[in-house]
Amino acid sequence: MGPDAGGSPLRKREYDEDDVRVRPGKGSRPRTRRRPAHEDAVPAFVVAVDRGRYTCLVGGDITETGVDGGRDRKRRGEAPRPVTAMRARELGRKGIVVGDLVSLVGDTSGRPDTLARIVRLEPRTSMLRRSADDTDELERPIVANADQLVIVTALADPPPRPRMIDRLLVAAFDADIEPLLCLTKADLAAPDDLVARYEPLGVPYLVVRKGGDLDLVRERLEHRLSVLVGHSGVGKSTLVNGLVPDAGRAVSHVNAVTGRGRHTSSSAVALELPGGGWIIDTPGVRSFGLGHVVIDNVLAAFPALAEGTVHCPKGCTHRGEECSLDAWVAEGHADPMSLASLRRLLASRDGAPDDD
Ligand SMILES: Nc1nc2c(ncn2[C@@H]2O[C@H](COP(=O)(O)OP(=O)(O)OP(=O)(O)O)[C@@H](O)[C@H]2O)c(=O)[nH]1
Ligand SMILES: [Zn+2]
Repeated sequence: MGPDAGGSPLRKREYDEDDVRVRPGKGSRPRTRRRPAHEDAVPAFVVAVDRGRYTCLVGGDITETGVDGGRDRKRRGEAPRPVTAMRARELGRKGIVVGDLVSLVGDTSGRPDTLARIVRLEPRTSMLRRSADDTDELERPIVANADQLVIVTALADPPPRPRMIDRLLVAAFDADIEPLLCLTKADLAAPDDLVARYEPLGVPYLVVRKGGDLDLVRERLEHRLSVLVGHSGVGKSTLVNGLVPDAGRAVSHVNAVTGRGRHTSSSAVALELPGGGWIIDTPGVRSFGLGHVVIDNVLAAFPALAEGTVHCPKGCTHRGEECSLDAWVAEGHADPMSLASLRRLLASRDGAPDDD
């Protein structure tokens, strides 16, 4: 834990561990080619990634004023321009994902058939990751800099998959991203069971239906960078289209640049909300491996319980006999329901990653 963690049990982690370092020349050997300083590099926001091509938005926006920059820009009547870029060699093997803030050099005009170069990756505030499966510790970054994970679940048709929701919550807590349950198709079933399941965890939720009022959703999304996940058929496209009236156009624009159609797209796409803020629409998730998850990170999201783990044996899974959390709860320091819920979340890592 870093010295900046203060009194908060919520661990602030470093996400730029593999940041680009300009290596000094070996020994005293003079370097034959000096790398330009890239003082003229322009900041950009990565909105789509496809086969080595990055669609970046350039122009007085998110890169200057954060996720809420859109409003200022709109007030000034400026539109950001999409620029296609490739990564510069100096970035090394570092992955760049949707949501990343980068710096571009070269042709940043955004004119057809031009290609800029990404020379810098800004430090990230968060990274949503998954692994291929629960035994695989190799994590795949999905989206950078998100501060909210919107778990879109239909109340019926298709029926909710609580274990998948649990797993997504674990991923959110691990990444220090706030979860939001968005329960769709409220015209088909009541949300009571799901709400009862997630209330002890303090997970906020919203209930929506097609054609219904989306104001509460907008309120939760405004001025933030939210990732939307949900499996096929839950009504995520319906929701996105309701929130971003020209979503179809924005996505097809991105796909015109990357050369992919909407339904073949296997990558996430960032869309700006009319009221400020961004949503990142991800393709339907079928599985969400949690092999990379650090239990302590998940626990950190529950301060009352995290505090009680000081008496746990080293490497405690917090699920066995030796765990001190039972005593902690018995002493009244935390709510038994939240401990049971936390244990259920931790247990969701057992079994196949695509189970219900
Ligand atoms: N009854 C009901 N049907 C809905 C609601 N929202 C969406 N649907 C329907 O559910 C189906 C799936 O909706 P989509 O928005 O395409 O779902 P999706 O999650 O984007 O699914 P994919 O396109 O497969 O990724 C469509 O037939 C929608 O019309 C709702 O609130 N109530
Ligand atoms: Zn324990």
